[in-house]
Amino acid sequence: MMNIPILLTVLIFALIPIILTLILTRHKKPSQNLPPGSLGIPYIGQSLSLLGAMRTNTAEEWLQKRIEKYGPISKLTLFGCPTVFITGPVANKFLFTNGGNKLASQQPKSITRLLGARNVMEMVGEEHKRMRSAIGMFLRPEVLKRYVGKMEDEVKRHLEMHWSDQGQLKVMPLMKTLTFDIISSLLFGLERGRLREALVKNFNEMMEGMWAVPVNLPFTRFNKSIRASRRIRSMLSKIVRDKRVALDEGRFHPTEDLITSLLSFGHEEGARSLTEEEILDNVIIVIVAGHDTSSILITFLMRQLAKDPKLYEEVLREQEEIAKNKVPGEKMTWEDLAKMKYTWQVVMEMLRTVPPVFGSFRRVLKEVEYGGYRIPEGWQIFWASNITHYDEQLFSKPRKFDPTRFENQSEIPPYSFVAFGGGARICPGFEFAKIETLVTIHHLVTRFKWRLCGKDDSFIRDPMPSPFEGLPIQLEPKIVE
Ligand code: HEM
Repeated sequence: MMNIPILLTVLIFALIPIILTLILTRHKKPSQNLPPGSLGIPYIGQSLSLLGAMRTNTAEEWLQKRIEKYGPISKLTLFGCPTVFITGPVANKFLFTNGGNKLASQQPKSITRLLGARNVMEMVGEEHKRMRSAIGMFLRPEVLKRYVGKMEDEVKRHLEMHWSDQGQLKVMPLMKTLTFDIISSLLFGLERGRLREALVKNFNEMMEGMWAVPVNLPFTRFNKSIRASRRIRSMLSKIVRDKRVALDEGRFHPTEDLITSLLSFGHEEGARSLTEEEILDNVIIVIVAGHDTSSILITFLMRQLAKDPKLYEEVLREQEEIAKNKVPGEKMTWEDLAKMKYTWQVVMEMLRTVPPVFGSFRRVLKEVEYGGYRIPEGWQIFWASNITHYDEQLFSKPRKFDPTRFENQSEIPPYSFVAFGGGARICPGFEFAKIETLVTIHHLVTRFKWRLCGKDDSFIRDPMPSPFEGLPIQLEPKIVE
């Protein structure tokens, strides 16, 4: 019989290769075929550094440095999750068309808590398709074209109330009010009054805590947001109930507004009707996704038009031509918008140079492969529109503001202009945003001139672009003959 020390020695020698193999494969497997780059400190990784760059408006440079160091695919850790950053048209195509059941939209859990778990961004596959067709019922051009005049009424009323008698004003907060009012009037049939004001107040309160540290204790910003979200839900729930009754009694048409459209969904499409939770969550996501983005776009257009008098003159010339052909009081139409070709090119160039949505995340539901690397299940993928928009292979002299590059849109390579995303999750509010932007610019340039009067005309990302002090301007109303 072997004595104990010899037995132990034999055992250790026998176990060494097994232990070594285990250690090596444990360390090797996760990094096998993973993209280059470092994950940094677990959970935190590079989040603070990227957020810092956003706040100093140097996020493009931050990402460019990564690309120079690691190439167009690299791994890092952002907001608690191992992440792969990918960029360029091929990457965009992969991300936008690979949705199916492999990639899902990725919202931080705290945001889902505020916006609801049944909103379209949380859905994948068939569920996502169903919800997109429900939302698209109202947001399609055939329906929206009937509402150009209604949007114009909101714009005119807003300018009358908040702009006409002002010398100096801050553009950004006013634009937020305007786009909120347009959305509530068009999508929810909510006219001016106490209910709309209460909703705006609660929405602002909810949005303030959306990017706050998600600690739900009394008096934290996040807790205030949660309470505001509950109040919004209870107000919207009453609106939905009233509209259901009006629909049943035949007082409303299914395409009266977004809510009646969502309530009617399923009857003719042969799909399952939407639950009340689904209606509420999607009404909320549409307001959140739709009002900040458009207000930022119009604010930055005003900034650009103030900085470039020639651009302003050209836009004005086109808009005056349209105004000239109208009798006083005649409303704008879909056909008028189709004539605003140059103005639309300016809008597209604005979206290319300062896209309101810097980028976003996808959650990997099933391991995927991209560019020869594997991206494991549970990781996230980060894409950034800015980097593609400033690629000189795609847009020559990318720093130059040049609307003529959108003269012939078919010349722009696919997946290069991605301000509205792409594929199955492409922004469903594109036409809506187009109408409200063109109508607003029409009334702004034909009624006013303005100049920037802030100390600093640059901006930060918060995470959306936000000009210093809300973009103060000196307004000069024109004499209307
Ligand atoms: C200038 C204005 C706008 C810009 C730049 C913009 C941009 C975007 C982008 C980039 C996405 C895709 C995000 C991703 O793939 O992760 C998106 C999605 C979305 N947008 Fe917009 N948007 C704008 C206006 C609107 C408006 C006016 C509405 C509603 C009326 C709206 C509703 C939505 C919704 C519901 C989604 C989620 C779609 C889905 O997940 O299937 N957006 N938007």
